[in-house]
Parts: sequence; structure tokens; C-alpha cells
Amino acid sequence: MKTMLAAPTASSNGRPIGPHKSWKKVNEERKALKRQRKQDKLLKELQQAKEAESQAGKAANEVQAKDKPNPSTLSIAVPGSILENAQSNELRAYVAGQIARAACIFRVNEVIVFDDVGIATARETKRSYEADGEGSSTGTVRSSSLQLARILQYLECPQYLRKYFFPLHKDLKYSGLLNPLDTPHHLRQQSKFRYREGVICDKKAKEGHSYANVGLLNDVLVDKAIEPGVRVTVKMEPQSESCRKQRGTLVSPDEPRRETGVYWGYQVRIAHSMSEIFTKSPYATGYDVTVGTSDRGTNVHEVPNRSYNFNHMLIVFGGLQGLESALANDEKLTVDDPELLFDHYVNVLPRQGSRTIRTEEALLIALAALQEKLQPQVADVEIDLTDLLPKSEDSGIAVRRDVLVSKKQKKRKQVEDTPDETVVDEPSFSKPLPKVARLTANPFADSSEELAKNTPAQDDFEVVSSTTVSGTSHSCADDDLSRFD
Ligand SMILES: C[S@@+](CC[C@H](N)C(=O)[O-])C[C@H]1O[C@@H](n2cnc3c(N)ncnc32)[C@H](O)[C@@H]1O
Repeated sequence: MKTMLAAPTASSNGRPIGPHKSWKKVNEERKALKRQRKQDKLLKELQQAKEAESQAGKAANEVQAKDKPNPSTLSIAVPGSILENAQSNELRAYVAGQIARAACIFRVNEVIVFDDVGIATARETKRSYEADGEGSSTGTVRSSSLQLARILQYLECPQYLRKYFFPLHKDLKYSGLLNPLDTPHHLRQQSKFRYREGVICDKKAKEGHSYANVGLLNDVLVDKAIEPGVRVTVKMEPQSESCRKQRGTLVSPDEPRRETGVYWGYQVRIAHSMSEIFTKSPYATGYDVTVGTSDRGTNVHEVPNRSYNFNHMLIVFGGLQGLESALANDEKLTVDDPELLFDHYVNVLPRQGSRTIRTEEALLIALAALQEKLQPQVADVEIDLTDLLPKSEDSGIAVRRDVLVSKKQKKRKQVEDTPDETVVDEPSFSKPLPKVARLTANPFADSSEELAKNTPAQDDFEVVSSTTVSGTSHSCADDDLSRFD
């Protein structure tokens, strides 16, 4: 059978171009083209359906998130004056570090630093930039309270964000030497977790979006246009194969804990007096169970287990003179017995072997002793996250120490092997080990050489304000300490 030849394709001037094609071939090509178009259409429809599904999922999640109550919270109050008893600046910082460590170990959600002294000399205070809301405050804050609050905030902030929120400040001079908190929200670059803390970058993004630095190699495109410098919590979207850009959604800082049960750090607030601990609570309903601690309190062993049924629990610690003196120094509180101020007044170590337990020690003892007395109304969800979050043996610290040991051992071995020769480090050893350097060096030193030359203790620098964006970023109205400088 003869094959029919299709009409030759013509150029614009009517002349035929290219070889003649058979009708069969033309038909096949047309069919292939049609098939291709059909496939493209199907793919497009599939993609649209997927997008609609993800949008619906997002909306459903939002509704669910709104309905789901936040887990019950635990707050502690400590007087800033405890730093005044420390013998040196290094020890002041260390005491602050102990408070931060205890708060994280026991999953405390709020740390209140309060003034238990009241009257202070000008040297003992810092002037506030903001007038008090009630107009009754002197507009000052005790320096020790401010330093304690500042160090607590610094340690709580993930390392990769500190340079944005904590410029050089004498209060933070020794903070780089303090033990890290190693909390789950201090994620390493290689850690894969659904949520990350970040800061909005000063980088142009498409309409209605912005970029956030969440401690990864590349910035993440987030779904809201927000001014640079704001601290945010980002829910990471699963990375799609078609798009290399990592995307994320801004969420409330409560969401990681509410959705995963993971401890997501603490908030810090300053109370100018003991009464402000109670009156300035960030929780709409205030604290529903309050505990005062003292060696004059009720024996903790007499408190039945799970008897403290709470939604917002508060445990208050005194300073050198205890809560009695803190109460006496408060002009607004009229009761003179602290036992009357709290729902419970407990002695957490009835047979103590030292005449006095220091506040930073009492914190650990009390939080451990009270653990089994607590009955949160909304418990944390329990999800097995062992694959997602590194345990301490995976943390950089162990690696760093190993590196240091092996380096020392290797060097010693080299000396033994070559007694008469000068020891020359292997090239790999002469390379800087960034993790080792970060552990010991001033945390600000690596940001610029210029900064490292400064003597932070002598200069008073301002702390960069991290403004609040409702619902999505951290509430900083109360905890932004820059106004006190
Ligand atoms: C140096 S002590 C103050 C001494 C004082 N005798 C007292 O306990 O009230 C500082 C703080 O540690 C806590 N503390 C010390 N010993 C305690 C105990 N046995 N039980 C509960 N809290 C204690 C209290 O919060 C106290 O205000």
C-alpha cells in the first residue's frame, strides 16, 4: 500500500520548506501533541487540587489551633537582689546562669525577676525610658534585677539569634562563659524540626512576604510582610522537590509547645515590687495556684501528691532575708505574714544540713520536691521526638570536648615520638575549630574583629528592641529591656 504524502509545510513566502511528511506521521505527531496537552492539563489540575487541599489543611489547622487550649504553665519569681550578694562580676553572671538552668531543667514557662528591696540608691538603679502605666512608678529598675533579667533573656535566645538582639553590654560580659541551656528550641543547623525561632531579615521579598533567618544556611520565605529585626516563630513547610526555596509560616510562640509538647523556653518579666508579681501577670485570669517558699513553711512531705491542680502555677522565692522581708518592703501589700499571701507556704527541705539554703539552690530543691505535687489542668501532648531532637550526647559540647582531648593526646604523642624535634601541628589542627572557639570565646567576638577589641565592661550599649507583632512574634512589650538603659 502506498503511503499518502502530506502537503509540504510552507514558509511565509509560500515556498515549501523541509521534506514532505506522511499523513501517518502528521497524525501521530498531532496525537502525541494532544496526549501531551491532556497530560499537562491533568498535571495542572492535580497541582491545583493539591494546593486547595493544603490550603484547606492550613485553615483546618488554624481552626484547630484556635480551639486547642495551651498547656498549663509554670512561673517562678526570684528577686534580682540575689546577684548583689555575689562576690565578683563573674559570680553574679554565674548565679544568673544557675537560675536559667534550673528554669529550663524544670520546664518553667515564665521567670519573673522582682525587686524585694524597694528603696534603692541611685547607684543601685537604672532609669527607665518609659513611664509606668499607672504613673506611680519612679521610672527606675534595680540594676541587679535588670542584669538578672538580661542574662536570663540572653541565655534563652538561640545562639544564632543573639547577635541581632543582644549587642555588647557590660551586664552580659561573662554570659558567653555560662553553661548553655541546651533546650530543644536551640536547634543546630543540621537539626530537622517542624518549628524554628528566627528573626526577620532586611531583605526584599515578594509582596506580602518576608525572609527570616532561622539558623539555617539559607533564609526562609515566610507568609507575612513584617519589619526587619522582629523575633518570630516559624513553622517550616516540608521542602518540595520542585522548589529549592525553603518556605515557612509565622506562628504564635506558644504553638511549638502546644502542638508537639516540646519545651520552648521561658518568657522573662520584671516586677518592680512583690505585688507586681501578681498584678502584672501575662495570663488573663492571673495565677490560680500560688506557692511561697520558706524554711518556716509547711513540710513539703505533708503535701499530698497531685494536690496542686493548676492552670497557671506560680512559685515565689525570697532573697537573702527571705519572703518576710520582701513583703515588709512592699508598700502596696498590707498583710505582714507571707503565709497569708500565698495559697501554700512550703518548706521544701525540712532537714537541711546548712543553716541557710541560697535562693539558687532552693530553686532546684523546690522544683524537684514539688514535681509530684503538681496536677496541670492541660497536660503537654506527648510525642516521641527522639529522632527529631538531639539528646545531650549529640550536642556540640561532647564533640568539642572530645576534639580537645584528642588534640591534646595527639600533641602529647607527637612530643613523645619526636623528643628532639619541634612539634608541628598537623594541618587539620592548625585550622580553626569554630565550635571550640565559640565555647570559650566572648560570644560577641566572632561577629567582627572591631567589636572584639572593645572592652564591653566599660561601655554601656543599648539592647536592640524586638518589637511585637500580634500573635506571631514574641511578646516584647514587657520584656524588652532596652528601655531601662
Ligand atoms: C537565703 S534563703 C532565706 C532564708 C530564710 N530563712 C527563709 O527561708 O525564708 C532564700 C530563699 O531560699 C528559699 N529557701 C531557703 N530554704 C528553704 C526551705 N527550707 N524551704 C523552702 N524554701 C527555702 C526561700 O525562697 C528563701 O526566701
